[in-house]
Amino acid sequence: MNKKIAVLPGDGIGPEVTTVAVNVLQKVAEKFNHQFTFEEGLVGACAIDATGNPFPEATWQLCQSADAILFGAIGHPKYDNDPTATVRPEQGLLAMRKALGLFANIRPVNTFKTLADASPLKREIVEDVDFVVFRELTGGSYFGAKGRSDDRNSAYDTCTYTKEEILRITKLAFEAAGKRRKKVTLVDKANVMETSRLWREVVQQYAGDFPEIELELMFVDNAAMALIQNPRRFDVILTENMFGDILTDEASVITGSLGMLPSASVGSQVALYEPIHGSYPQAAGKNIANPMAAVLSAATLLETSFNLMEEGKAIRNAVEEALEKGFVTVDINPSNNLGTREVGEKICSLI
Ligand SMILES: NC(=O)c1ccc[n+]([C@@H]2O[C@H](COP(=O)([O-])OP(=O)(O)OC[C@H]3O[C@@H](n4cnc5c(N)ncnc54)[C@H](O)[C@@H]3O)[C@@H](O)[C@H]2O)c1
Ligand SMILES: CC(C)[C@H](C(=O)O)[C@@H](O)C(=O)O
Ligand SMILES: [Mg+2]
Repeated sequence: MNKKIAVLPGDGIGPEVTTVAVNVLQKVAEKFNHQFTFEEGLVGACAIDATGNPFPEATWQLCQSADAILFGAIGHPKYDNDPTATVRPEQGLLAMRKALGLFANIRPVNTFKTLADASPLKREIVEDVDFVVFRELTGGSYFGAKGRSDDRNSAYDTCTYTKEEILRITKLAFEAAGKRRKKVTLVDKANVMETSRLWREVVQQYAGDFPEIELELMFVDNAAMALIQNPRRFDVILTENMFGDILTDEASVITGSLGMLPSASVGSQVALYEPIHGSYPQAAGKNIANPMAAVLSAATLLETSFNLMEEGKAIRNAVEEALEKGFVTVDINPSNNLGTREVGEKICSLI
């Protein structure tokens, strides 16, 4: 198979973890006789430094010409610590998601057997957890009108959703549930927010046509608790943009590290694969970041965009074996001295 993959390393640890993921994809290409070409583009703080624009035109062109996109992470403390900056790295990520129509961010959360003791939660809570979050990605307060009053003493972020935006991700979530344990939990704040009541209306109506799938309705505050109290109760979680962002960082604690969680951002055009973590600036250039979320995102890319199931499985098996053999970064085992690169090399050698 001949495919072009756009690689957007971004900022902080982004370049280190995407380098590992690309090496892993190259190893797969050799082993299974494929030709993957990789072309790099700028996004985030590095793109602002180079062009003044966090999502430059050249990156947009590159994304459109690619068969799939592998993204690292964006963000830099100089913007995080300056709330007055008007051009920001995160705008690049959001503009890219919007421009590519990536309305669903799919974030699987499952416990690796060997990592059941790596979580601060008790083994009996995290064992056999297996759920997937369908996070709406191009709507809600991230994209609604925002601004300041004329005297700049008040600010607003507007949360809006249309029925169509809710319905298209609902369809994906129900389709996934149909192939899993047949349960969808809609997480919202319908006791307070009008947008959440629209979500309930649309999702309940859609669920009427799928009696074999159980629909559970849960407020987000309760869900935040249930996620760490009894995470096995979840199969498919369907939720709006910001709730999905927050709950999945929380859910990463179940797996032992934020550095373990991959994701797929899909829509109508080319799909993008991204670890759920950020640019972890404290670790940038130190060779300590966990590359597994990026590597598992690469596996998801092969399976989802190229239908290369065996190849994806080869990567997943290599990650599992690396975990079993203790080839992990310090976030998983604080007494380990393997770095990002070394863990990457071990994973490659296991493919
Ligand atoms: N998708 C993205 O690009 C994305 C996601 C989240 C945050 N951000 C940006 O990243 C910057 C830093 O944000 P933050 O500190 O809140 O979140 P972060 O995800 O970068 O880091 C939070 C913590 O998670 C852990 N962590 C994250 N990735 C890890 C990895 N690969 N290996 C081991 N440990 C890891 C570290 O303990 C770290 O302190 C900000 O500028 C933020 O806007 C970007
Ligand atoms: C950096 C930020 C805009 C982004 C988000 O909130 O979507 C991040 O937290 C993520 O989870 O990808
Ligand atoms: Mg996030």
